[in-house]
Amino acid sequence: MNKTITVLPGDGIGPEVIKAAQKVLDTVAEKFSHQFTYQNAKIGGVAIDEDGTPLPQETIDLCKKSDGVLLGAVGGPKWDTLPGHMRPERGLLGIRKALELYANLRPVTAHKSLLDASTLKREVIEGVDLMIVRELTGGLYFGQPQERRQENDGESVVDTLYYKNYEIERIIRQAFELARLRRKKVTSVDKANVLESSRVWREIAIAVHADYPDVELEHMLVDNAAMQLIRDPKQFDVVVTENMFGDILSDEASMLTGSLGMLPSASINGNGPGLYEPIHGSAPDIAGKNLANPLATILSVAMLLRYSFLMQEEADAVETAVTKVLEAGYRTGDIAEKGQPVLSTEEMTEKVIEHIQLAVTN
Ligand SMILES: NC(=O)c1ccc[n+]([C@@H]2O[C@H](COP(=O)([O-])OP(=O)(O)OC[C@H]3O[C@@H](n4cnc5c(N)ncnc54)[C@H](O)[C@@H]3O)[C@@H](O)[C@H]2O)c1
Ligand SMILES: CC(C)[C@H](C(=O)O)[C@@H](O)C(=O)O
Ligand SMILES: [Mg+2]
Repeated sequence: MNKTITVLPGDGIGPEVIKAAQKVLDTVAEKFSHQFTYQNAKIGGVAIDEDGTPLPQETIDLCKKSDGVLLGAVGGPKWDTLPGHMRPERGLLGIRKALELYANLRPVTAHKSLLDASTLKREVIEGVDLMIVRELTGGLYFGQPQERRQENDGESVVDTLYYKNYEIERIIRQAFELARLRRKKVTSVDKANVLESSRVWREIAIAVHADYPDVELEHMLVDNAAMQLIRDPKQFDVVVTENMFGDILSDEASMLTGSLGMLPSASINGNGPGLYEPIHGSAPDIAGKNLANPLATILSVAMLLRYSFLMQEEADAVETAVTKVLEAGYRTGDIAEKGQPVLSTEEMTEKVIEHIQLAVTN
């Protein structure tokens, strides 16, 4: 099959993990006789530096004209003092909005061979397999007004948690659809004891549940959910939640897998190109050193193959290669235990590629 992929390396470790992901895609193309055409575009800090904006129109146009988008990460200290609308992160929010990617899927899988890489007890994380469904184009991130104000009695500031009811309904529906393919349980996470938006979220969850009687629905307050994720993560199957709650809970959940560098994501809406990216950021502390764990981005490639290209066998090959590499004891610094040799980003990528090649040849 011929597919066009828009590649947005971004900043910091973004270009390093994207290089790894593209090598994996090249291997998949070769082994399964596909043709992947890449079109590179700018986003984030690099786009600010070169074009004066975190999201050039050309980038949006290229993304819209492709079959899938692969993104590294944006941001870094160089741009931290810019005003909000000029920051690299605005480019990321902008492309999610421009492509209407309201459903952000963040699978959290505890690999058997990484159980001791986590600071949590083995018996707590063994078998963890949950899916965070984060609403991605609304809520606190996008509600207006969002501004600093000069008022009679002093300065003030406002962010707004705003949803149209249909935006809540479609993300909850997405969660139920996914749960049907999994263990048939949805945990809807909100702050209904305080927020009006959460009370409506809960009402809509209950109403949508009527269409999915085969799926269990439970409601959980977000502070409790944060605690339960660490206390007993195996109670969760699909977790659906507001944009910012999902952002925070997914970084927390990454610790069940051993590292932030292990969590991939897919941002989709059922139409048009999806966007695939690791959940981590540009990691300025390790950028440019060939130290970053590329597996979150490589696993995002597997999600691209599975969700946007419907290439199940190819996606399985990538995921299996990652599992085998971990089983064989290969580690980047973030997942290495004491005494284990540490591989560079490039060496880890080569190991994954070797395993894909072996599996497909055999
Ligand atoms: N999707 C994105 O583009 C995205 C996501 C989160 C943060 N950011 C941006 O990234 C910048 C840095 O943010 P931060 O430091 O809070 O978060 P971060 O995710 O960049 O890093 C947090 C910690 O995790 C480590 N880490 C992250 N990814 C890793 C990997 N693949 N391998 C090994 N270690 C890894 C980092 O070294 C750091 O210690 C900020 O500008 C932020 O806005 C971007
Ligand atoms: C960089 C930032 C805007 C982004 C978010 O909050 O969505 C990141 O933290 C993520 O999780 O993808
Ligand atoms: Mg985040």
